[in-house]
Amino acid sequence: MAAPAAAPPPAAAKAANAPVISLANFEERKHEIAQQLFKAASEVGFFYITDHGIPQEEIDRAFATGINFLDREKEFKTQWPFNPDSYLGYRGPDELETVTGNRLWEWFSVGRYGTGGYNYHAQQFEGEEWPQELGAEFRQVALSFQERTHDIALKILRALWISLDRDEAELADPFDLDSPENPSFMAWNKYPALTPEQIEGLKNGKGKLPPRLHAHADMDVLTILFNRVGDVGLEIAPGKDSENLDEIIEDVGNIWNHVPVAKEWIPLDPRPGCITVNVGDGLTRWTDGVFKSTYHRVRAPTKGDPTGERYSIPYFVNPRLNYVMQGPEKRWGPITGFDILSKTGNAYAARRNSPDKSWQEAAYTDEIAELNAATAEGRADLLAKNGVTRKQRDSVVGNGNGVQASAVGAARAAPLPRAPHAPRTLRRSALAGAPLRMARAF
Ligand SMILES: O=C(O)CCC(=O)C(=O)O
Ligand SMILES: [Fe+2]
Repeated sequence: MAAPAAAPPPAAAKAANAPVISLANFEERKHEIAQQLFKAASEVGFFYITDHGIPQEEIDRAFATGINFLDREKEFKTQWPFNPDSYLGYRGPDELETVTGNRLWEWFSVGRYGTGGYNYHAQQFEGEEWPQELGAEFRQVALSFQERTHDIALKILRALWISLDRDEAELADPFDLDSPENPSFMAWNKYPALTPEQIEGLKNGKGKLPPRLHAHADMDVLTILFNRVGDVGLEIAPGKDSENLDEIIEDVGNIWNHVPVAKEWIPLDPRPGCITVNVGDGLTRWTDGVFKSTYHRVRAPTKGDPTGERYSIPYFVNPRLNYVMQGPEKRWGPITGFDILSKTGNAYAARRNSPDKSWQEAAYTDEIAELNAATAEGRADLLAKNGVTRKQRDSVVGNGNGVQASAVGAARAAPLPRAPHAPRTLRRSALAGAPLRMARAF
């Protein structure tokens, strides 16, 4: 008879092990920084950066600027609707709820060209669209903050390249901030304050809320994330330590189709003076899997947590649209900056054929079942209202294989609603030969 399985260690016993890495005196210290970053990016996929050079007032101004947009009424915000090929624009809870049942999150993103749509036939952005109503300051702050953050990203990428014995000079072209093909962009996430009923539910232990931002992996190359001290909730699920994937992945077929949930989530709270940085799927591909794109989520507040709004600013770094990325070992096929980002690019197909699923799979587990039970009814109603059956969604998103882009595909094929974050299938039995669920969700 088989011995009973050993009880897993309690989540609290695990430390995220995300190191704090200083960028001070970068040019002199870059080889030392490279070593530290290599370890963090290959083992955890998340790390904190300090001595990054952006004064706190600038970060505060960037938050205030986005909040000034996101706290306005829906009719104002929806003038800049989300474009799934550029990933720019506003996404609100009405739209997100249709697909995920989640009303606890909204988002607005801008690139170097405002929220301008991207025309993938012409391979160019379609002009500038900034919310002029917010004044010139909005545009100026968004541009200067992106510039500052881009500098940090480039330093990190250069050091990571050094750590791989790759030529750091190789990065200047793909990450040229001023290139008309530069698709890197910043976003503001807003997680609304809890309602009085939700607060009451927390107090009496009866209200179970879904995550504010469900489990996902970013599909970009690198994400530089600004969070405010005290704003708890970000959690990561590094998967490489799991030994028995069969036991931690459950077939929970559900209409999020694919949002995985890990058994163990490790908090990654903001640290004073630090930025949180994570590897995206693009970098995993580009390094033949050396650097790990790790699942993360923003959990709902629990008893004792702040219940007000939570905001964050991710800056998603991608190479220019026509730049072709491939790892030296060619483990995955080549993809362009555009592919990585867009629903019409090739990354979706490339990911489907990926040979390696282990890293991401290991981050999956079964908590989604609870979530389903909590909201299944509401979601089913909404889907029915939109004339969407699960089968339809699957056929559009390619069996939920993953990339956020595929979710967005569902969004675009009218009358299907837009999906927010990368969908994926958890059907364990189908995993052999199944796509790598490198899927972002930004
Ligand atoms: O708000 C956070 O802390 C995380 C945001 C995030 O993961 C994302 O926007 O991709
Ligand atoms: Fe993320």
